[in-house]
Amino acid sequence: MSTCNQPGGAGSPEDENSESSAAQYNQDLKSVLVTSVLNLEKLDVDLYRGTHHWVPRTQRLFGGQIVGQALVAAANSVSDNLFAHSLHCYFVRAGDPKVPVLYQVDRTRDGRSFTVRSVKAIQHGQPILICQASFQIVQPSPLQHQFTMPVVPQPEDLLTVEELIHLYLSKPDLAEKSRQGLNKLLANEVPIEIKPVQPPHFQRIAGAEPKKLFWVRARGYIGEGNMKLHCCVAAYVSDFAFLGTALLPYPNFRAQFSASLDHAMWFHTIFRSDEWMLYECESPWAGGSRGLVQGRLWRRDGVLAASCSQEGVLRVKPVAEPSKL
Ligand SMILES: CC(C)(COP(=O)(O)OP(=O)(O)OC[C@H]1O[C@@H](n2cnc3c(N)ncnc32)[C@H](O)[C@@H]1OP(=O)(O)O)[C@@H](O)C(=O)NCCC(=O)NCCSC(=O)CCCC(=O)O
Repeated sequence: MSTCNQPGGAGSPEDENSESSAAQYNQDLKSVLVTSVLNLEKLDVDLYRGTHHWVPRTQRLFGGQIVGQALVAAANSVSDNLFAHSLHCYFVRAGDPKVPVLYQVDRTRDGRSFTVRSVKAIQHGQPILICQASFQIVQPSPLQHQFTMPVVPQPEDLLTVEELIHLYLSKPDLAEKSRQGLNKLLANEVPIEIKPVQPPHFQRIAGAEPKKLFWVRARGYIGEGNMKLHCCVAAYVSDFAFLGTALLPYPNFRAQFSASLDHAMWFHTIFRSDEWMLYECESPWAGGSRGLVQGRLWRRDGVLAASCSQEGVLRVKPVAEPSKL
């Protein structure tokens, strides 16, 4: 652990070391997360409708999308001088990709420093997610410490998941089944860019520690200045590939049924979700058909931006041995 010269929290002046130069982005390519996914339609006071962009192969709604949209709805009901510092959610039913999701906000409490909102995400008249989010005005503190960011290669020296897949696809001895699987992955239109620190073995053969590190950012341009929005995007991003960390030690099993049960997040300081952040994920425990994962989102200048925790149901079955005949 190290003490660090953290900025004064959400809302403090933009970070000087940030990649904020708009020249790095094509500003025409606005992130679809902002133009579509997190752009909720207001139906009435504290009532919103959200639509879907990317739906996972499981054909249940992506948890990060529901959490991100719930946080947008909550944030819309608080004043501009309040910033999300934490959220706690339960996924109580699978989200149906065929219909939109309604978000109903309850203004639980407006305090002097802290304000709490409860959001229910509803489909077919029933909750699919319950979420509590807490907001705070900017308050300085002499207490400032954080862990130290792991030392890893910079994103410029690493390949994206898509580039890695193309590399694997170019291997002449690739089995047809693997080729099909990789092509399916390529067809995914995930609005997030990922650069794994240790390139994944798309066909895992050995068990690994339940830890992974990858650089991640929203695809497209968002721009600086809207910290509320960056928190909502980070909520979306933070659920991606998170629970899979708990499966890393078990190459001989594959998930038959996996879904996140809950998701919690703490936002520590300002950051930009359209700039590379290091996602450090680890799973300290699995048992009882569940797995616990914890994550830290680091700004590339080493500042801890957010922390996450999630428990998921993990029902696995042994990978079929190749026939010896
Ligand atoms: C978690 C559950 C399923 C719990 O509901 P439940 O009625 O208690 O369901 P369940 O009994 O656990 O059944 C679920 C499923 O597990 C099966 N099952 C049940 N018991 C066993 C067993 N002993 N052996 C083997 N299988 C078992 C059941 O038959 C169910 O399977 P089925 O759905 O029928 O195919 C529900 O609350 C729910 O669906 N919540 C929403 C979860 C969710 O949608 N989370 C967000 C999406 S997941 C995500 O986004 C992860 C990230 C994806 C990524 O990284 O790519």
